[in-house]
Amino acid sequence: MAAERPRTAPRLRRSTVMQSARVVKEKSEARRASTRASSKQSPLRKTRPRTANAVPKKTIVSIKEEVKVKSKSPNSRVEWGRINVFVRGRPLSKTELTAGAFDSLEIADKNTTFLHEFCASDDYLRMKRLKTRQYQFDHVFNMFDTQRCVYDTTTAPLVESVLNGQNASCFCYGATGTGKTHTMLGSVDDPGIMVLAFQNLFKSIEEDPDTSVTLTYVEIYNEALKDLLNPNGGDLCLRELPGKGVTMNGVKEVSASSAEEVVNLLHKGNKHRKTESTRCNRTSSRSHALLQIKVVRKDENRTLTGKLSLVDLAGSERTIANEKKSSSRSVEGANINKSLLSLSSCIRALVEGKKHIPFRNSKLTQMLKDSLGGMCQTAMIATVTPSSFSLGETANTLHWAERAKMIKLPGARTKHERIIKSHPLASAMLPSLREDKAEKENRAPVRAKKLQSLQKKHSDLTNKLSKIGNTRSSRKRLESQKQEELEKSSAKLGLAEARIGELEHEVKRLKKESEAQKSDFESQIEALRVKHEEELAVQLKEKDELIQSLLASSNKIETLHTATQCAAVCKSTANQAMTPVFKAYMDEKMRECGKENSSPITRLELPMTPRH
Ligand SMILES: Nc1ncnc2c1ncn2[C@@H]1O[C@H](COP(=O)(O)OP(=O)(O)OP(=O)(O)O)[C@@H](O)[C@H]1O
Repeated sequence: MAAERPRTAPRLRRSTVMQSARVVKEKSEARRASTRASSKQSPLRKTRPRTANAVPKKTIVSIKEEVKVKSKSPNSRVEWGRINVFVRGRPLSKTELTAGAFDSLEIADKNTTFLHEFCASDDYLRMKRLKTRQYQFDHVFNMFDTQRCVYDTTTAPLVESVLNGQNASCFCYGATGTGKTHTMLGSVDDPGIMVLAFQNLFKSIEEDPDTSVTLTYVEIYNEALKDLLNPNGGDLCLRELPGKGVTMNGVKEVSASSAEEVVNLLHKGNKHRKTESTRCNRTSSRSHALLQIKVVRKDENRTLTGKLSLVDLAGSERTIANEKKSSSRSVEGANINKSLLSLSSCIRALVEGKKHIPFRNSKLTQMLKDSLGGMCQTAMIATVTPSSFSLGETANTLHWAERAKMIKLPGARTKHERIIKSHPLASAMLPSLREDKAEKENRAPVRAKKLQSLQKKHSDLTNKLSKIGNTRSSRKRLESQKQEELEKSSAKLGLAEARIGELEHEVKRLKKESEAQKSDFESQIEALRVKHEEELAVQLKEKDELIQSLLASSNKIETLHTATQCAAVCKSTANQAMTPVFKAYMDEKMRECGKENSSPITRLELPMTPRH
């Protein structure tokens, strides 16, 4: 099909775009000029002070002190009821600051806020009538509260309820440029409730593959319902089905599996959303946007279906005299204001407990029917600017927000109720009983959730206690075992010490004995040594004597030998007659020798035997 298009088409389209862009530019310039002119002529501007010094601070301070005393429950925690109303004040914008606006919003505590009136220092008549209004809400956020803080307080409990199969809704209400889209959608760097809710949701069902998440994203523009995820799909129609509530016919339900996927879808849808530059906001939403998230979850044998509706309403804009507007802008503004007006009427009717609630007056109230009048937990965030120039709008927003807090459940009258109505006392008690019942019913899911979490905590604590008990008993057992071992080892130690004492004693005794023995041995050795030396001396003496005697004997033998030789010489040479004399002489000499030394000499065999 695309190939069959004429080649001139792109040129034509570009020229058309250029032309329309030029027209838009001219229109916006004209609008800016007219706004500038009208703001200069505005009587409001003339009466407003330009600087803080122009306002007598004394007047304001005294009023603040007077009303502060009335503050009821400071810093109380958010207790969830049927409709919880929150207020978020944004910081003063650059435009407001340069125009000389004051911060007229004072947040006294987490529940209380004051709205102070200002006037010029020379406006003496008004100065006397300056008012400070006090408002009480479930929670008031200041300009420093982060998106995460706002989400955690307002929507996180709703996400939990949706996961438990309940319906919940959160919507932002306020004048244009007060931060509804900032709170609901935010930016890429600072995501708002819609994105944070998805992140939270997907984190909660991370480990639950059976849970399915589908979403629809629609806008109500000029009382026509459009699908932002299917922009070419035409207008949608609303149907009210028994048991199902208000449904959108032909809406595209997209299933999502991750927060990133949803962010992409939201950005895609927002591109088709109607926005325009207004006096108070450069990118003002000219339509109400509704994001519905359906969560189907399996819990044991039940299938739980919960629905979370997140609504970013278009901002109401005050029409300023002499402000020129294109016819389309006027229609747009009128439709926005009409739908917001019908929202106010519904809130009023619900607060007053009227039988008929005009939900059908606008598409917006039809869509919010469940959130405001059905069995649905709702958070309403009223966004306001602290600018003293927008005092009227801020007061209006805070007034309706405070009224919404008083909404009660409208109940269809049953047969029993009709009987009760006929009894005066019962009928007198009925409203308060109904209120009580409604409150209890509203709190039931939160209480059930609390109970669940308390039961879980209880079981966790019991487990922990039993574990602690187990560890205590095992520790006791171990301690007693150790004690026993210690006692045993100390007994062993005593025995060992006694044995050591005995052994030491024995060692001492043995030492003494050995020393005595040693001294004994030493004395014996000494005695032996002395004896041995004596014996040795005797032996030496004997040997010396023997040597002496031997020497003497050898001398005698020598003498005898000499004598023998002499005798032989005598015999041979001359005197044969002398031989018997000589023999006798020799014998005598022999005898003498035998007397002097008997033993060795007797053994001696004298070689000198006479040869004759
Ligand atoms: N809490 C805040 N902190 C900082 N800036 C904020 C805050 N709230 C809003 N703003 C800024 O104020 C401007 C207007 O905000 P936003 O577009 O959200 O207003 P709006 O109420 O949605 O207006 P409209 O109804 O016209 O769409 C934006 O530039 C936004 O960044």
